[in-house]
Amino acid sequence: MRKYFFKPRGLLFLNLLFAVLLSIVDIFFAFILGNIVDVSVTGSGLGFKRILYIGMGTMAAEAILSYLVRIFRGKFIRESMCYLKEDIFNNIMSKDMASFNDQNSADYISTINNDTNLIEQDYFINILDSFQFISLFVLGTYSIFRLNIYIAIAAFIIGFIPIFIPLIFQKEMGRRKKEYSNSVSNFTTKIKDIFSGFEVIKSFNIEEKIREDYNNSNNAVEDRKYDSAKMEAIVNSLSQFFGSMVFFAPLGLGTYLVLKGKFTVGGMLTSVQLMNYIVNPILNYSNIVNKIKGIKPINDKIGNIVKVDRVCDEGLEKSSFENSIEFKNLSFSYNEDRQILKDMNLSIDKGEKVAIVGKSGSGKSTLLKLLLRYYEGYDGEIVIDNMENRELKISSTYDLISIIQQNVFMFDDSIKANIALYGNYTDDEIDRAIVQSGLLDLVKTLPNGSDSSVGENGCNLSGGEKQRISIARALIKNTPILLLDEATASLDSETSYEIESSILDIEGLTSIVITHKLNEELLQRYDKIVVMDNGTIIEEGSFYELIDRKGFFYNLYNVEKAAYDGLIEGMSQ
Ligand SMILES: Nc1ncnc2c1ncn2[C@@H]1O[C@H](COP(=O)(O)OP(=O)(O)OP(=O)(O)O)[C@@H](O)[C@H]1O
Repeated sequence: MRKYFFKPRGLLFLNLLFAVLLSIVDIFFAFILGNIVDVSVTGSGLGFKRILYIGMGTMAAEAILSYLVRIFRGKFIRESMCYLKEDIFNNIMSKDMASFNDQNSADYISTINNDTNLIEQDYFINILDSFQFISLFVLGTYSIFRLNIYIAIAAFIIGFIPIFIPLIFQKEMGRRKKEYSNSVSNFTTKIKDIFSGFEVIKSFNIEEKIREDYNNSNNAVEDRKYDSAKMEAIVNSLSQFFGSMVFFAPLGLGTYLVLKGKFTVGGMLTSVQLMNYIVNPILNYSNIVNKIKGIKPINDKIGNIVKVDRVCDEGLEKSSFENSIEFKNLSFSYNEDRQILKDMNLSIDKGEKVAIVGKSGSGKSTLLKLLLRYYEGYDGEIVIDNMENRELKISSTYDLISIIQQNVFMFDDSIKANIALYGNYTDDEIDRAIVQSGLLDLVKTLPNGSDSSVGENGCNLSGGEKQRISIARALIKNTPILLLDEATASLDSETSYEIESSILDIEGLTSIVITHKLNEELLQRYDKIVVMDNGTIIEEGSFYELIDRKGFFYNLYNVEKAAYDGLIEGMSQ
């Protein structure tokens, strides 16, 4: 956290400066009070009028400096928190797909919202507070020693007991803080899941169970918060007790000295005031140190979340695709339990149209994910024009390859913005993508055309319309390699046929298409059909070659065709 604390150096210096100035004025004011009392009791000290003016001037200076301390503290917090949150966000965004998926996205949200809040309160604000406490403590100590050495010694002997209190409770406090933070993360995950799955919850009538789950998580958060508060209560009460003792003992001694005629009443009032400045920092020391030390587990948690194994955009530059993509002896597993791809070999030449078919779970999407470098821990090689894909800059890979997926994420913005995805495209380019993706009919019916809003995650659009936006998004990027993962699954057969067909028409484009819809006319147009089963390629060839072979594809195709014919027959009866 130090890095973020010391970043706004100028503001940090001003905070320190005004804290010291305010402390000087506070100490000075303690002496003014003593002088006023001495004027009234003994007639000694400065003249009454003069002391009143000085007192009022000091109070004005105190008010102005307090204002400045608060203003510069606010400014400092603003700067350092922005920097911290920006850094956390940038680190999360630099993660590759695999390490991003290691954590639930709600953990990231909770870190940015809740953990940074704890850091602000318990770390930044506490350290800033301690500037004032430390300067008051140092100046107060110096002054009280000058004023009366016996009172000073008495205050100090008892005064240091509270310092050991936080050391005793520090570990337990940190543990409770971490438990609280974890419970907040779990709670955020729960809420996020509940609201994302609102439709499922309603339609499956599981509100009661969800309410119970919510209440359990909610209670867990409040319980953990209460646990921390209980601990804080113990530490604070003990500190309070010893703090009062620090105050009480020198006060008794001062009274004794006044009675003996060795000290003035005004001097005693000043020393009482000065003791405040010594006792308060000592009292707050436990609190401040506890909170600062207690932040360590949160700090570690943030460190883990923002840990970036590798800076993604390092590597070789590649701006064009010239020859081929080769998967050589490719093996991959998401976890140790099960191998998903097994020693796969496949070569795709530039401009080739390749269809990948196979049973559900055979590893088709995984193959595309590896090509897109969502996961890089595979064995074997994926070579693009003699360069291993993993060695390229990630931005180079995405300049060459785009994907149209089954699940489409929509930003709450216009259709146009969702197609362009903040890229600089001309209206003509956007219009062309709208036509190619079959969105024109929809856009024509909307009052604001392509400027119409899609709503939160595309709630104003149908599944098919969202998928068409995803298709337009990929087409506008105009990359030399296009991947389709069941991209037309939620479109009707006619639109799906038209879109797949128009993609096959794009000359020079290398397309790799995962499809379940085994349409004979379309399949004939692919240069190669790759048949996958159980993580490996079991057949490969043109449509007619595979049909003639009467193997796995032949059966798959006929089963699909029979099911389709049966459906049509059923519909016509
Ligand atoms: N993130 C993941 N973690 C663990 N296992 C996964 C993960 N993603 C996929 N799998 C598993 O890997 C296997 C292959 O999945 P994949 O999505 O590649 O299959 P697929 O052939 O594309 O299936 P479908 O046609 O149903 O989309 C499946 O058994 C799946 O359960």
